[in-house]
Amino acid sequence: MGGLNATHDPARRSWIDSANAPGTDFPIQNLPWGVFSEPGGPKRVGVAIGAHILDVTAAETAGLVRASDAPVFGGGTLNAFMALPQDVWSRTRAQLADLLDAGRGPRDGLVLVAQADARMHLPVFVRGFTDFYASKEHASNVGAMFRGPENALMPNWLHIPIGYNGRASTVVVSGTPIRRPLGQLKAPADAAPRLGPSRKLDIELELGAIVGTPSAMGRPVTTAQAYDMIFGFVLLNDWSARDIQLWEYQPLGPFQSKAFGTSIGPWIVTREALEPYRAATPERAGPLLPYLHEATPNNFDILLEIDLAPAGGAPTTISRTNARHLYYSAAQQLAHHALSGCAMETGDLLGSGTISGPARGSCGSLLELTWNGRDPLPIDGGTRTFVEDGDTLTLRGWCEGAGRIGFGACTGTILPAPPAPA
Ligand SMILES: O=C(O)/C=C/C(=O)CC(=O)CC(=O)O
Ligand SMILES: [Ca+2]
Ligand SMILES: [Mg+2]
Repeated sequence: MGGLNATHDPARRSWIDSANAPGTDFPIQNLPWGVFSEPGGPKRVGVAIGAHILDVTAAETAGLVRASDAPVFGGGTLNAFMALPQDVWSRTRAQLADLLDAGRGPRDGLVLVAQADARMHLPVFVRGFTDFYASKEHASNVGAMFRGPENALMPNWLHIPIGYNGRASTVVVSGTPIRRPLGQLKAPADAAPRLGPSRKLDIELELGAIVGTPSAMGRPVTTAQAYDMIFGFVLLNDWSARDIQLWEYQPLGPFQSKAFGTSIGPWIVTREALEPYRAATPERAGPLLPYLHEATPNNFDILLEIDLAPAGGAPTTISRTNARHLYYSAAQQLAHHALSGCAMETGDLLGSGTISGPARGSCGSLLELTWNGRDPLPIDGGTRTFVEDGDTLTLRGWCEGAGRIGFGACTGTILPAPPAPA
């Protein structure tokens, strides 16, 4: 796979009018994958098209789409499909584009559901979750705040795509409320830690790469192979409790501060749909070891935004940034992940790391946007340093060029902390 084909043709239109509306996230060139249900009904696999979802599970049953000899869209997740070779992903995408092409029209067995009537579910069974730290601006900002300006960037950072193993168990789909975490809190001046709800609850704007093709234990992969293993990308919010993090993170890294919830968008935008928007990683500050070299631009030009809305209030856009700022591409992260012989599985989720650009308004966390609470942000009816109970955070992402390829929205509302265990 790779290169442009008929599914990318910017002039192509669909017989579904809302897919041709300017500004839609879901034109016929996108066709992102998700899992949805209607009230009382089972989970089905679908692709977004304009304001609708094409029911791919029904299309497979009706014989309109065929990915494999055996059905793969009946299990309520995309894992079985993602485990098929990448030329099958591509061929199936082409079949769907043909069904939705303006030259066609409704037919028996083709089921469309209005997105407004559907409930979205996790699109994949998340096998493992690894979170990286790939924005140089973010790593420098956090380093300056946590360890002082003289230690802004750790010496390994320019050589290794730094990451940690996160929790798959608490990866949830957009719209799922998140409970404020309890944790051990100890500010540097405090004599002893205490137990309490986090008071510095933060967000992290990231992209999640979803592994389709697995790699075997003991078998490293090249960056080119790693690129081909990626099925697609989702928006990802790595909710983070900064006060818990500051006390717990040395020497093994974040643990409870990032284990209580990670929100992902409902739509997996395929790597193939993003092909016209490939972008180079930023200029290297120093040489990388050869296993991290890339012969092709493996970043993507994706515009990203964060909105914050207080309970009952209007949203304010608090950040605008771009995924092309990432110093390490998802392919480099995946190649590094497999280097030791770590097996990568279908359904593994790799967070890019917080995406921050060079300007304050292009940072991907409140920690940076408010400089650890020093500079509150104006929002509807007040100001914010960190996230308050009842706040709703929404991430958005899209590519702009001859057309538009969007990710939809990734939202989450914060609920009050649970009572402390006695
Ligand atoms: O520098 C540190 O001590 C920790 C940084 C993080 O917050 C880890 C993380 O989630 C990485 C990221 O999203 O970029
Ligand atoms: Ca993170
Ligand atoms: Mg998290």
